[in-house]
Amino acid sequence: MKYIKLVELYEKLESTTKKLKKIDLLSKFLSEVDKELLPAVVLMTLGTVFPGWSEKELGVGFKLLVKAMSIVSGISANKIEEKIAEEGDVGLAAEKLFKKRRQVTFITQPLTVEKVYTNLKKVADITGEGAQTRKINLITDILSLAKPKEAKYLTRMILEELRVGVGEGIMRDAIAKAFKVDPKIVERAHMLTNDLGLVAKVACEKGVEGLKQLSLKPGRPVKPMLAQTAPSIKKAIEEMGKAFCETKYDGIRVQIHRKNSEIVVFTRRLENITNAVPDIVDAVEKALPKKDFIVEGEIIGVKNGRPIPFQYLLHRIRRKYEIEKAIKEIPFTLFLFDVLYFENPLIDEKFENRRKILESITKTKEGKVELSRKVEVTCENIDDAEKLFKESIEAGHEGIMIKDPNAPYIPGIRGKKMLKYKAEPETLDLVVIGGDYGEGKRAHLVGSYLVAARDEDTGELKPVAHVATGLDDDTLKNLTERMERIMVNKKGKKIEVEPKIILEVAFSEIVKSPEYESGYSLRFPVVKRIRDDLSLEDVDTVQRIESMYKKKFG
Ligand SMILES: Nc1ncnc2c1ncn2[C@@H]1O[C@H](COP(=O)(O)OP(=O)(O)OP(=O)(O)O)[C@@H](O)[C@H]1O
Repeated sequence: MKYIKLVELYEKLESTTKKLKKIDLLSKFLSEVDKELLPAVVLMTLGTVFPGWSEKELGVGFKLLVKAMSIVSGISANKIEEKIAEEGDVGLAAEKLFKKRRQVTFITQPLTVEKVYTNLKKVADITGEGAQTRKINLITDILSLAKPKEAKYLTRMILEELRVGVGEGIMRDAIAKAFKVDPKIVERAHMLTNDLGLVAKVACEKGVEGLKQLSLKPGRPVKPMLAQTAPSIKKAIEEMGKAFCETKYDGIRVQIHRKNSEIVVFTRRLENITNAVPDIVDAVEKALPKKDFIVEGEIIGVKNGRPIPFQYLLHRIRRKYEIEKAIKEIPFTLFLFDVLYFENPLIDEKFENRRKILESITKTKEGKVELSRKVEVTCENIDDAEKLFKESIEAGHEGIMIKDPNAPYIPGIRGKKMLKYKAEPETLDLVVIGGDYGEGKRAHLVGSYLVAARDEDTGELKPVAHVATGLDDDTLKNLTERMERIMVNKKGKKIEVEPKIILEVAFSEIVKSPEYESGYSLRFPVVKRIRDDLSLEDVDTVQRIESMYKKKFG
């Protein structure tokens, strides 16, 4: 299929902000695509070439792309950077520059979707010596076949920012409409497989029955079930009737899979961290049966009997060398709290049964693998939940979880079946999309971050606030370096970056604000911590901010 056909769709998608119109356009297109090409078309329209469960990234920075554009267009890298700054968007700049390029008359072959898909997938696999050159070769290979309009989207796609306003929600609805299946079934298949390309193909080939058969597979990570905030412990338990309350540990959420003899550890953003935690792998090997399973838990670090701050945990996880030394310095304990698969999928079992199974298969060992501390509560003994909360906080943990014992495991959904209650006020997880360099001595550091929330409907990122406090100098320096690596634009002191760094932001209140595209802003925002354990989909939504605002002001 010619890439220009997909580009024509992108143009139409970009020209409307209406969700229903986008779903119409997309569903019509999907229903006409050859089924073998569906995965490529679906993923590329989401701005990627990898399914959600994959941890692969293209790893092509701004500079590398500019270099490739320069080779193909014959225009100097400086001029290209200037043009990008002027247009404020790499795609628009590429389109204009490609209109002028000298070689344009030599294009003989049309660029195809297959070629773009294959080349970009190859780009991600390149590592080691000469990686940059080989990446550039693959990119120039496709970019040189691109007409101006194609270059617009191709360059954006390479920076993983397609900007056509299609998020996973719209894509799911479009798949449902194109192949006439219930959106709920599409959603479930997506949550279980984490691969909308596969879901589209199965919906097309096998319809509802095929989608229903898609299930969990050890080895393929699944989106975790998320929690809403409880208004109060009492209210939450009264509403649930009966609840399992557990200590909320402040660590790294992990999903541990065993397939045959291999144990793999994923974070909640489905990143494979097995190599960083050999101690956990070893402990799990001893604590659980040698059968296929998927269990979930929280890893915390303990020093002198107290949990250590989250930041140190991430630091240990990211270490590539001297892992054994780090294990001695920061010993990890795993608190298991759920089982999703044990010889068979268990997500449709009620939580009460899953917990029983978890208890029956786990040989706990203090300080290594334990089960989350749990009390069973009804309206008669709410005190026990309050007591658990108090003791958890005193022991240095975050609060408690309040879970419905009758609920199935609902992947990827932040629902009412699992609640959290913390000692500290609510925060927002927001993604950095830009920043400003400081003044004087700090002129070389990005000191203020423009953070954005996600629009649930369109997947677009909408600015919410500038955050300028909460980080020490070392962290500022480190963040500045990271931002410079993912920079997509620079104008004076202002830079724009790819949406990759997520910050947890505390604030005094949410206010309405015409100044920010989200329509809201935060008073006295402070960075609480960097959330490298989260991915773009975990970023808080404008809709959540709106509902938090309304809760307060009605
Ligand atoms: N016993 C437990 N049961 C379930 N989750 C737990 C437990 N202890 C700690 N957690 C952690 O609490 C999180 C639940 O809150 P939520 O789903 O909202 O994630 P989050 O956005 O990371 O929230 P937070 O920032 O409050 O940790 C889980 O993701 C998990 O990491």
